[in-house]
Formats: sequence, structure tokens, C-alpha cells
Amino acid sequence: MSRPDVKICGINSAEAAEAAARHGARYAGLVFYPPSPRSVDAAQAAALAARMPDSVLKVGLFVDPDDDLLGEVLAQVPLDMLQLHGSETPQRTAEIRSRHGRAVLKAVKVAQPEDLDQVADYEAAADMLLFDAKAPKTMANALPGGNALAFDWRLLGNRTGKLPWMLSGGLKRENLAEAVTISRARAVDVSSGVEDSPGRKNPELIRAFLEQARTL
Ligand SMILES: O=C(O)c1ccccc1NCC(=O)[C@H](O)[C@H](O)COP(=O)(O)O
Repeated sequence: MSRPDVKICGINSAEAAEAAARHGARYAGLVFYPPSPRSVDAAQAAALAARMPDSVLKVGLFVDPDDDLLGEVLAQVPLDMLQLHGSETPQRTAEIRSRHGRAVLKAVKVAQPEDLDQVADYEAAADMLLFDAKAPKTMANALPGGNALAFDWRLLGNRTGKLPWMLSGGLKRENLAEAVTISRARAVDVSSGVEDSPGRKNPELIRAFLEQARTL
């Protein structure tokens, strides 16, 4: 097991941005999806991004964005990466990458082994993959991500894909070591696990998660 890079997703307060930067996050996620309790607009995101050094890569999270939205946000916010967390096809993923000139992190939602069959189609289109739990159809008020749900980490344990990837879904300080041991993830992403309630990041939980990651 090696120490994973950490992405703190859904940063929407100055305190959260400062905690992520101070305690060693590699990536900071800014959600541009208005139905989410973590959503920020471009002006808020620009102010939050300014609180974090260049060593923290700023990731803009979008769900099936059109080019106008991406262009508007990128004109105001210095994003390093675009996270696509909707139903973007491999073709649309490649188009976004070439049209907007940013690295792309494509989310793949996983509930069962067959959900990984689509991964090969994204290998030429994205720069990195993020494996997140697929919410069951019966889950009330499920978001496209950020639902505090985990999936079976054993599905990733023997991965031999071409792209680097991140593990996400239901991670928290208490299960991080087990998740990384089983999945062999070299990067992890957390949102709900460092919150007091949906959309309310807790700087102390951010610190504890990042410190736990450093022990691995
Ligand atoms: O976090 C959101 O509100 C969100 C909304 C729409 C699409 C994706 C969203 N989050 C995706 C993430 O990157 C989360 O960090 C990831 O799904 C893990 O979430 P959690 O299980 O809450 O740690």
C-alpha cells in the first residue's frame, strides 16, 4: 500500500479550501451542478480557488455540461481539470478535452463487474478515471455522485487499465485504509465523509482524512 493522493470534492467554503490546502490535498473539487448542496457559481469558485496554491489542482465537476457552460466557467476560474460526472459518451468526453484544453477526469459509476466493461472506451478520451458508486434506482433524492455510497472495492483490486484512476464513494477516515488496501487505489476522492451534513464541509474532518491518508 502506498500513500494515496487525495481529492477533497465539493469545496464550498473558505474554511474547507484552507483546510484542504494546509493539510496536503492534491486535488480540490468545485461542483458546478446547481441541484447539489455543494454547488458553487463561477465567482464563488474563483474566490475559493484563489485560497489554494498551485500545488492543489483545481478540478471543476460538471454533469453533462454544454460548451457554453464550460467556456463561461473556464473564463473565470483557473481549473486544471474537468471532472465529467454525468452520462458523457467517450466521443463527448474527447470533444470536451480537445475543445476546452483541460485534462479530463471521467467518472465511471460502479455497482457490479459489468459496469467496468465501458472503461476501455474511455481510455483514449480521458486522462484519468474516477470510480464512484452507482446509486440504486430506488434511492430517493440520489445525486449523480456524492451520495456517501460505497461499492465493492474488490472489483478494482486487479485492475490493469491504461489510465491512472481514483477511488471514490463512501470513503471516510475510518474506512480509508481498508479501501486502499483492497482496491490498491493510488488516489482517492471524498466528499460526504468530510461533512457534517450534505454540503457542510467540516475542516476538522478534512484534516483527519488527509492525515490518515498520509499514514498509508
Ligand atoms: O458531490 C456532489 O454533490 C455531486 C453532484 C453531482 C455529481 C457528482 C457529485 N459528486 C461527485 C464526487 O466527486 C464525489 O466526491 C464522489 O461521488 C464521492 O462522494 P461521497 O460518496 O459523498 O464521498
